[in-house]
Amino acid sequence: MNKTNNILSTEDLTIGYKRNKGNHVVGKSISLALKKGEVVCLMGKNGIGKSTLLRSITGVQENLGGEVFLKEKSLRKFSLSQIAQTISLVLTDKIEPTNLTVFELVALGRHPYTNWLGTLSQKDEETIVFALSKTDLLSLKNTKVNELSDGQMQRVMICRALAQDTPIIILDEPTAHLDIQHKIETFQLLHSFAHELNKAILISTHEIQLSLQIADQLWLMDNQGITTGNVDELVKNGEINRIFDNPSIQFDHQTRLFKFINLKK
Ligand SMILES: Nc1ncnc2c1ncn2[C@@H]1O[C@H](COP(=O)(O)OP(=O)(O)OP(=O)(O)O)[C@@H](O)[C@H]1O
Repeated sequence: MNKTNNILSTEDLTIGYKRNKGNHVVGKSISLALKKGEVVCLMGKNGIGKSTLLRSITGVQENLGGEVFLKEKSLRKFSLSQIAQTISLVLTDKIEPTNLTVFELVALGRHPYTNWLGTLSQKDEETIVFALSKTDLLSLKNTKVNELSDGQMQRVMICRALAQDTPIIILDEPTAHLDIQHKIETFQLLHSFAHELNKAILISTHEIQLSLQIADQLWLMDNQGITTGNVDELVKNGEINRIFDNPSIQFDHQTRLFKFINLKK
């Protein structure tokens, strides 16, 4: 694979978990590429391995084989601080109860750049205010994090990732707690990060209809592996059905909606 345009890529990657009696392989022979200025939506049924993949390509979890590259250099050759200056990761884990304000939590995104005391420079302050403004959180900046709703909290975590000022942002189910309006707004926001700020955005999600509207590329994960391509291509050739293993659920490429087919008729 030509890696020159890729900000992140994988080569023959095997992901999964080490166990005493043989490894639990979740995916193998995975070769993928992320580019700046693009939104990629990663989809697949529950338990197929999306979170495992995200943790594996960000160095949070050890790979069972193969290689991850940032530009043309192996991820193994990067220090933790260098990785943190390249990739922001937004996970679904609940954060520990904290007395921090929204501003202070977002400021933690500057950690890879600050000294050990966490002293903020003028550039750090400006980047935090930019992130708060872009995510429409300026009015909440002095609110205690433990007073936020789940939806507001999810926006704050996206804001922190933006404050981290990395070319890549990877998010695991960032709209899980949101109502439909906030789901749409979050997808629009992430789309603007890619298309206005030239970031590479990778989102693991179950929001199929929204993904079809905003994604530049889809990564469809099933038991056979990961199929990649642009949305129109995958819709047209029926590959989108890969995310279901139930033949009675099918994607209608004309209406771009899923329909339930009664196979007993
Ligand atoms: N810490 C772990 N140790 C061992 N196996 C794990 C661990 N976490 C997940 N798995 C297993 O790895 C497989 C993939 O899980 P993963 O959480 O990556 O799926 P997912 O696609 O993100 O699912 P969902 O859509 O439900 O969030 C599953 O079989 C799961 O049981």
